Amino acid sequence: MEERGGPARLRAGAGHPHHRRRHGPGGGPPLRRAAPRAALTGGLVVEGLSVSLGGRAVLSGVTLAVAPGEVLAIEGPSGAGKTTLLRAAAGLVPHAGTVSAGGARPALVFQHHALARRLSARSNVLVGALGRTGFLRSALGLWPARELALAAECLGRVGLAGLAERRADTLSGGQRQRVAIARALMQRAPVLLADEPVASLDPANAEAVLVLLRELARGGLAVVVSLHQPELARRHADRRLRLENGRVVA
Ligand SMILES: Nc1ncnc2c1ncn2[C@@H]1O[C@H](COP(=O)(O)OP(=O)(O)OP(=O)(O)O)[C@@H](O)[C@H]1O
Repeated sequence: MEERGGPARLRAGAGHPHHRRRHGPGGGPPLRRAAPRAALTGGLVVEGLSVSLGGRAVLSGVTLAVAPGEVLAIEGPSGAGKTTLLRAAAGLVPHAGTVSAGGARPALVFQHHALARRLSARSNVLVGALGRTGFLRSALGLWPARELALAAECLGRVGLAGLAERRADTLSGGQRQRVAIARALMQRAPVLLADEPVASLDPANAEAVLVLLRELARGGLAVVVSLHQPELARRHADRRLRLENGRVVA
């Protein structure tokens, strides 16, 4: 089951097996035109993604494509598989099926932002560069100047340029979520996945974070965001996809 999926495939940045496959979303039109476009310019193509956890099928044959510049909302009831879909697409969960993001690993913003509480906003953002700099250099604080500059730029893009030195545990919920988004941007991935990024925010902050995600998409990222609130999805997403029991139903 795992020969076409899983973290190893993504890490290796192997070719794009979806080129070999012919069916489109929901068995619809072929993906042959959409897939190479996404692969070349940084969009996301997921085909036939299936995940089993604890011996149970949690995702079954999920297929979707998101172009650069676009926001796709994933909706569905609790337990539908939204988190699992995003984690699998980010290469964090073993899966069958294919995930292509132009040879890169999509960046994931976790539901509860998963920041290091005692570290500054900037240090948290720099964690996004770990894949490039290695753990030892980062543990010693030996960040290359270009990474420090990029961290400042990412904090600026999420509107937190003035809070770089603030410890994460002194930031508001909305500010923490922005730091988490900046950390994802730091990965320089062409695809941004956000798992319920507004679940713990008040309406005004939720609105602001979704506006930010849309702006980032308009800047060239392909964005996938899972949302519980259909009305937020209607207003902030270009397209919506509904999951139920691990399957795409609409
Ligand atoms: N490690 C695990 N082992 C077994 N089952 C799991 C595991 N993680 C998740 N599941 C199950 O997989 C299903 C999908 O979970 P997932 O968290 O992806 O749903 P979700 O749509 O994100 O839900 P929510 O909206 O409540 O966050 C659920 O039935 C859940 O119980």
